[in-house]
Amino acid sequence: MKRAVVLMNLGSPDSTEVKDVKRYLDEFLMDERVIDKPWLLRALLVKGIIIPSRAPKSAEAYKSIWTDKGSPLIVISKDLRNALAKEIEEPVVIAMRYGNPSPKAAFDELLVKNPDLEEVILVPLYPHYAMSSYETAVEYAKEQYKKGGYKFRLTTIKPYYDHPDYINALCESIRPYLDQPFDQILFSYHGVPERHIYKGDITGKHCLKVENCCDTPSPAHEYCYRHQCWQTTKIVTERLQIPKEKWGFSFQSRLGRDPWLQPYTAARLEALPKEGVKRVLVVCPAFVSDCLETLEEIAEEGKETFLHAGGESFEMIPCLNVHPLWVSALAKWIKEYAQGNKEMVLK
Ligand SMILES: C=CC1=C(C)c2cc3[nH]c(cc4nc(cc5[nH]c(cc1n2)c(C)c5CCC(=O)O)C(CCC(=O)O)=C4C)c(C)c3C=C
Ligand SMILES: [Fe+2]
Ligand SMILES: [Fe+2]
Repeated sequence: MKRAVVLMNLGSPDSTEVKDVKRYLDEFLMDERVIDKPWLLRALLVKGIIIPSRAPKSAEAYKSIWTDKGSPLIVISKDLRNALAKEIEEPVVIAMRYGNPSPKAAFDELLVKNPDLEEVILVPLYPHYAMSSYETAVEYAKEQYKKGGYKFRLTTIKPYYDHPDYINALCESIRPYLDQPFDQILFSYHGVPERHIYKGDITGKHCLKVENCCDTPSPAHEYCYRHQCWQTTKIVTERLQIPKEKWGFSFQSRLGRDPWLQPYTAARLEALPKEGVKRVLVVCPAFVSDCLETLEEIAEEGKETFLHAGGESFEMIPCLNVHPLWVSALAKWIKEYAQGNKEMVLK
């Protein structure tokens, strides 16, 4: 069977110019799975309030991390494509949920060289399920697939937040940093509004309603971002034998005034030195590629917050990026699927 792989990430603006950042933020924040308000209210909020005030600040933030080759998230996604292409027989391309290249552009690029393509395996570069990340990426790819009337089959890799191969890569990417003296390793995940968690609860009565909801078995967990982040943290800390008092769990990147998942990373980085944590390591497992939210929000702003509050040393552990174990995990999933193992794909 003639197959190909699409690695799908979030996307970045085309440049750091305010007009490009505005266009990107407009596409991003007008997504009803990101800002889940009725269209008119969302448009008023996004176009009238958020974009005019945020775009110039975001453009400055992007400038501080931009590389000669472009946005780190795009550059790393391309590097990952190249590394994976060396490990598997199938052609590999990238696609982005917002900005370029779109899934349609990725499908068309594949068809130019592979007109007899029979199946595309979509790999969302998000380990955890969230309406505003994994779900919107997959639904958008499916929408473009249907609109395009493509003849090949589209198959999607499941969230892999607890998959042994992903966990192994994540653990080995963290392990070398644990050799140095540290007081705490903070697992900081991109936040989401609490409302998104309630919405995604298929039981309607579990998430954020039952005490210790994320440790209490429930069918809701298949779609619960908080549970999945918690599981990644628990499995990794157990495997790396990090004692309970030496790790923390928090959520970053809050936007707006609604309550988001807590504790907030910025608040923790501010409080930690007063709690005696002077040397901190931060790891951001919700992202597999370094991006604005890791390189600017954590490594620049977060570091400043922590040191200003009395912290002495701050180190951010890079995302998996093109870690050889991450590349080999992806390659293994594709090879196993081609051999008939359907475990890694959505039904
Ligand atoms: C309501 C707002 C947002 C939700 C919900 C949200 C969820 C979410 N986002 C990611 C991953 C990334 N987000 C990134 C940037 C970013 N995120 C938001 C808003 C929400 N995200 C904004 C407005 C931005 C743009 C930059 C800014 O102005 O702050 C990025 C980085 C992109 C880059 O180019 O580097 C990533 C990656 C996840 C995984 C997630 C839900 C779990
Ligand atoms: Fe985001
Ligand atoms: Fe939960």
